[in-house]
Amino acid sequence: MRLIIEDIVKQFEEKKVLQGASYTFEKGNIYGLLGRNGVGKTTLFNCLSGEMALDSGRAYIDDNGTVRELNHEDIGYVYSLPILPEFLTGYEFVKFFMDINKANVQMDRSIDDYFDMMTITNEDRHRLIKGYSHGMKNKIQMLLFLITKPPIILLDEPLTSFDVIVALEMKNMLREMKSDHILIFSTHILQLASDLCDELVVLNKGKLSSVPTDLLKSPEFEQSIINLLKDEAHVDNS
Ligand SMILES: Nc1ncnc2c1ncn2[C@@H]1O[C@H](COP(=O)(O)OP(=O)(O)OP(=O)(O)O)[C@@H](O)[C@H]1O
Repeated sequence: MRLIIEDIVKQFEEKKVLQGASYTFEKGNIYGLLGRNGVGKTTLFNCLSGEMALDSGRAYIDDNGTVRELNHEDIGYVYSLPILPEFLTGYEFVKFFMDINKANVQMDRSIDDYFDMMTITNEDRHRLIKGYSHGMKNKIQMLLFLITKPPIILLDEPLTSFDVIVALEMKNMLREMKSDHILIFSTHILQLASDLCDELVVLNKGKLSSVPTDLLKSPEFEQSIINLLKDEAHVDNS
C-alpha cells in the first residue's frame, strides 16, 4: 500500500503554506517529517486527515494497483495536544470507543489487554483523564489506533512529552506496528528521527523532499540536516 500526495496547495489568505507538496509514502516504513517552525507540518497533517480542505492537489491510496481517494477513516491522527473527554476515566473512554467501533473492528483483545500494551497501570486506567499527564494522554490516543488499526498514522510531535522509559516503549511499539501501517511523525528532535525513521522527509518552502538514506546513520547527519533546512535551494529538487 502506498499513500501518494500530489501537488498539495494550501494557503491561509495571503500566507502560502503548502505550495505543491508531493510525496509517496509506503507501508512498512516510519517517516520522519522535519521542517522549521511554522513551515506547515501540522497543516499537512490537517489536510491529510480531512480536518482542513485542500486548495488544490490530491491525496490517494494505491493498494496493490487499486487506486482510491484517501478518506478520514484511513487516518489515525495523534495530536501534539491531545483532545480527550476529561470527565471520563481512561478505562471508561476506551470502553466507549470500543463500543462505538465494534461493528467495524475486530475485537480480538480486551480493554485491559490494550492498557497492558500501553503499560498504563491498573490504578491509572481507572482515574479521570483530567488528571493525566500530557504523555499519558498521548498514550491513550495511540491506544485507540491499536484498536481501529487505521492504515496511516500521523503523529504530530508525539514523543516529545514522554519520559525516557515511555519514549523507548513507544519507539518499540511504533517499530512493531510499522509492518502494517504507514507511520509519519513530525519532530524537531533529530536524534529521534535518525533513531526511529526509515526515511526522512523535509518540508521546506511548501514542498517535500527526501533526505538521502545514507545520511541517516552518518556522523554528519545533524549538520547536514541543519544545512538542508537553511538551504533554500534544495526544495527545487523535490
Ligand atoms: N487555521 C489557520 N489559519 C491561519 N493561519 C494558519 C492556520 N493554521 C496554520 N496557519 C499558519 O500556517 C503556517 C504553518 O503552520 P503549522 O502549524 O502547519 O506549522 P508547523 O510546521 O507545524 O510548525 P511548528 O513546528 O512550529 O509546530 C504558520 O504560519 C501558521 O501561522
